Amino acid sequence: MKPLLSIKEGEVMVQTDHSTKKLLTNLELTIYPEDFIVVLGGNGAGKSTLFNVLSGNLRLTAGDIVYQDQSINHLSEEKRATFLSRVFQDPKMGTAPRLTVSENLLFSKKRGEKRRFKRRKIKDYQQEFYDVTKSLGNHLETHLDTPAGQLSGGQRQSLSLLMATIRRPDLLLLDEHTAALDPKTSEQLMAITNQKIQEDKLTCLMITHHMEDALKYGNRLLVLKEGEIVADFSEKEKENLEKKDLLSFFY
Ligand SMILES: Nc1ncnc2c1ncn2[C@@H]1O[C@H](COP(=O)(O)OP(=O)(O)OP(=O)(O)O)[C@@H](O)[C@H]1O
Repeated sequence: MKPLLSIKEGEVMVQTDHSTKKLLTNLELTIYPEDFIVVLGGNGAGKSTLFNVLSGNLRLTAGDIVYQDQSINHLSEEKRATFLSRVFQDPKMGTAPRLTVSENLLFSKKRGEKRRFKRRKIKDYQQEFYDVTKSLGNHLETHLDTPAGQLSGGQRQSLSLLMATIRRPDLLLLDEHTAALDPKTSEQLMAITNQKIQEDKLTCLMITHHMEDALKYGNRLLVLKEGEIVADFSEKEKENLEKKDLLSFFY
């Protein structure tokens, strides 16, 4: 199968006050269409840095990043946002608090639309927004006119997920998107997320500290340690993994 995106001999060095620091090193990663890759690693292992490199927030200082056969290392974050979207840990990051659920969805729907086309209004999307929120199963469809700032954390994160996927991205990055939620809500959002990924056949990388989720979800599992990918388990290898195998990477 043809890769969607790959990082070759990637390295990220930053200049600190007195020295240079390697944040990522020997980075070799090939992502195939419809991969759902769980990313594990201790605090400071480089997981968010990897997402920053993919999203264009941070440039590789050596190596290359190739998307659909073209180098994109020089491509701005804004340009990459046309094919890539990211959901953060903080429910406040992905949504505008004063805009209603429908207005937030409309904003994401129209992002990247060509201005020469007649712009459609919320009422044109009413049924679509109702259907897409109802499909989540957490009653978000009853809050279409509610400002996002008034939603519960779980509903707000599910809205962030919808906003990130409403214009189907080629690559979805989930940066500990359930971490700020209580265990039950986190479990519900994880199930919703998995459903969305399977139904829409999305390609996704997901950072988590939940070992159970890392074992349960995804077809690949990456482990980062001190800025390096130290394991890349395939679906078959993942089936035989247990929690204790994963914990051993943290000690
Ligand atoms: N722009 C930067 N300049 C200097 N150091 C940085 C920069 N970005 C990240 N770091 C450092 O790089 C290391 C990796 O950080 P990163 O946020 O990627 O870790 P992480 O695996 O996501 O950790 P966590 O699980 O705690 O979120 C940390 O030591 C961090 O302080």
